[in-house]
Amino acid sequence: MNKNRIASISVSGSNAVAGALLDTSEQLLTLMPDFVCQDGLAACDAVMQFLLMMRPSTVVVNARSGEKVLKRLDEFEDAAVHVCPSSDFAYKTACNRLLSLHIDAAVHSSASVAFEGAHSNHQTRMRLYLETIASLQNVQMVGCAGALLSHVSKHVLQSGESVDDNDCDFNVTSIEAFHLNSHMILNQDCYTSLNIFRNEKHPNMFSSDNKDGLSLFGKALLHQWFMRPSLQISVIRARQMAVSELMARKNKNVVDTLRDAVACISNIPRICMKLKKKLTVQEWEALLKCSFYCLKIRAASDQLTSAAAPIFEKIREFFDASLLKEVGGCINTVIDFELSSSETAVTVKHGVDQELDELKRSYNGLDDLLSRVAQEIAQTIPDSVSDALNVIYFPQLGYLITIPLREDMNSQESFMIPGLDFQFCTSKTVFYKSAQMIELDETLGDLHSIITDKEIEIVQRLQETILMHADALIQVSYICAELDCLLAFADAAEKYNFVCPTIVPDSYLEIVQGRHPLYEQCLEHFIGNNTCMGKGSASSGKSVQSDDTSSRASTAETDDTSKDKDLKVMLLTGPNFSGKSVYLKQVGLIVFMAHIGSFVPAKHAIIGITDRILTRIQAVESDTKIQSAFMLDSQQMAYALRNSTGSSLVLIDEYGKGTLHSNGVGLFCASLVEFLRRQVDCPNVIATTHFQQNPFTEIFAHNLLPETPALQQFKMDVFQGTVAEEEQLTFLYRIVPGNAGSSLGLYCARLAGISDSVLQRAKEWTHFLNNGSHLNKEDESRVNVAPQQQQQLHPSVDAVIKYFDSFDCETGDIKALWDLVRFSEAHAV
Ligand SMILES: Nc1ncnc2c1ncn2[C@@H]1O[C@H](COP(=O)(O)OP(=O)(O)OP(=O)(O)O)[C@@H](O)[C@H]1O
Repeated sequence: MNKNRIASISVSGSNAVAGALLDTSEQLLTLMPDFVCQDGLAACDAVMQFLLMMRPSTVVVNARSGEKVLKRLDEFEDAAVHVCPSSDFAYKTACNRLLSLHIDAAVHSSASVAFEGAHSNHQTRMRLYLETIASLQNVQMVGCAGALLSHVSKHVLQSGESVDDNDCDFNVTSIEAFHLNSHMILNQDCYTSLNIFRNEKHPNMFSSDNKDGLSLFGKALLHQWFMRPSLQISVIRARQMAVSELMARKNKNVVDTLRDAVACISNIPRICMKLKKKLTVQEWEALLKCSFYCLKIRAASDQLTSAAAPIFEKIREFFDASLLKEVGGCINTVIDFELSSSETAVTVKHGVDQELDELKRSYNGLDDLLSRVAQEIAQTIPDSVSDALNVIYFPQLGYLITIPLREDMNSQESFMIPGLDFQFCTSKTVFYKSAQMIELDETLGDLHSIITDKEIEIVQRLQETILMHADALIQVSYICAELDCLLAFADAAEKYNFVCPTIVPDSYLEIVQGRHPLYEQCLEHFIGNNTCMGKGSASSGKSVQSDDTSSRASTAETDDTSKDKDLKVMLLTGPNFSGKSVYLKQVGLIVFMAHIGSFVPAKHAIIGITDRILTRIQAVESDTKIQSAFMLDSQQMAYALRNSTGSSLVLIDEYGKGTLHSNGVGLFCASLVEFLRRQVDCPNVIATTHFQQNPFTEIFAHNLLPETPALQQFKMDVFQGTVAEEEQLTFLYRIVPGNAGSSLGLYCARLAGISDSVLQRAKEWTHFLNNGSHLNKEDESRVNVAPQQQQQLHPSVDAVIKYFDSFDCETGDIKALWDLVRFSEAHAV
């Protein structure tokens, strides 16, 4: 979480949510207009989603937001939560606070310019400006903004704390609107289980450990894109166009130049915020580099004459060459970077100011001058004190004559030297003034301070000049950050052979030869798989074709099933280790990647706009969440059931295990039926399970799931054979219609290193449990147990009779007797 970000939220009634966020380092206020939760999205889920996307370090919440929300926030570990009285959110005061902000853009906005001439005061201009961003009729939103501004000024500024690392004053220079329903909703569990973020700051989708290649600022924007996948086709399309153009072979040289240039651009908005104060040498250097490299970007983009992506249009429009040259020229003329780095302070170049040059010349010759003066004075005083005489300068005290303290200097008279006025003495030195010293004070004064003041004045003038262009520089650097992200997408697409997905408005998914972007990097051969589901699959008339020769046998079957209309729930079975989870995650990742504007790992993909990805994949372990794994699984499932819509994607990996088998089966099937029951509002669901493999609880045998084209069974294909009487399995990692007969758990356990003796015994018991009958001779002969244990396992007829004979009905262990009866029955003893 970013410590410079403070959010405020308010929930009214049961489902109206609004919020605001202040980023003090970017001086940006984000407003989330009043939002009525629909499609099962609970207010507290919307609040959590807003916080996940905004990543604040402090949250101010309206005390009237309802118990559920407050409780949820109470458990929120990532930010400090302040519950504030609803009076802090009062509309009128909040509105006044908002209208009192001084935003430059408000003064120059076309709305206020149009209003010019009439009675235009600051508040009127702000009102007009705000109306173009988010209507002030959003009562809750305005309340949130007011409470937020009041909190920041009260708690942060009054405590004397700096609100950010950069020592910037609390200020707002721009305002933007944020609409929750313009972005795909993914909760933290989903980000974790799909491995989108390994940790908070590490987008590891494109690289397992190499985080860089992106500028710092670009990285921040990429993080934002990852946190806010778009639901707007135009936004996604614009990014895709740019990626295509950046990948074009003919543009390679230009793209290399662009890549090198954006990597040299720092966080310019942060530096521009400091222009009213004082910049360090490094910050001046960053501004100079920005102007230089932006000129290079502009020149390189001009060579991409056919590039039509909006990013290149923006570069052509906003990278004003004359402005960039002026900025770079001013900085380069005034600041002496070489001297500045050795002096640790900003130093002005020679030739900028004549007076300063003169002062510096005098200052540089000062040592010589003072030693000459010292020699002259030495000739006018007794030899006994003239030897070690010196002249030095003390700030505030001016020029002074010094002589070392002698042992015989023990009375007032002993300090007296003709022609010199005693001033003070330290343990080693005695200080005097003389007429020459006073003359030096008057003619030279404090040269160093005069030079410093002069330099500060010149640099200040430079800052003011650059400040006039700050808005343009900030805009240019935002475009650079965007270009940086798009270059990263293009790099990944080229390196990993991703394709551009077609984005369509309906909830349709067609992925041909989809791959998992991370697994395919770790495995020598990754087998691609197809997905075809959702509304529109039948109408599009497209069948999923697989080019992979190894899966040709299954292609015909896959084609058949993909032609089935309106597949919404895909039930996937398969042995352990056959690739079910990888498939599930790969579909989730491909859909996610498509929504951030990235290309996707597949041969071809059509991705419908997906409003939410909801996962029940793995219990996300947390040291602080004291809940059972099954409880966490169920919470994820409940969230998916509650929040999914007809345009959502739900990924369920083995829900129901970890509790009583029959309960698990019941819960799993009932959840799928609940999705199906919604008909047109049924989300696209992919669910993996082992359940139907047990004949006692077989889902389909008991008609637990309805027969409908909306639900179909698929399995992970496995080649089963025997080599030298040993069962041999080959995982083919491809999806085919049907359902897997067995989990082949024992085989997988053997692969995992479980010993033969344990496996043999497990096999016997599995057989016993599945059939409810005695073991056959062949199985028995394979049981590799010690004779003594075998005796316990298979008691002889004699032993059974003896036990019954000697059983004492009053004191005997009835349960042990009952077990023996059942066991004898099963083994026909
Ligand atoms: N498409 C694929 N191509 C190649 N190898 C794959 C593919 N999918 C999975 N694998 C390999 O199989 C391993 C197991 O995959 P996965 O975890 O998805 O199996 P699973 O069926 O979910 O197992 P379980 O049921 O035991 O959880 C992966 O770690 C990977 O090495």
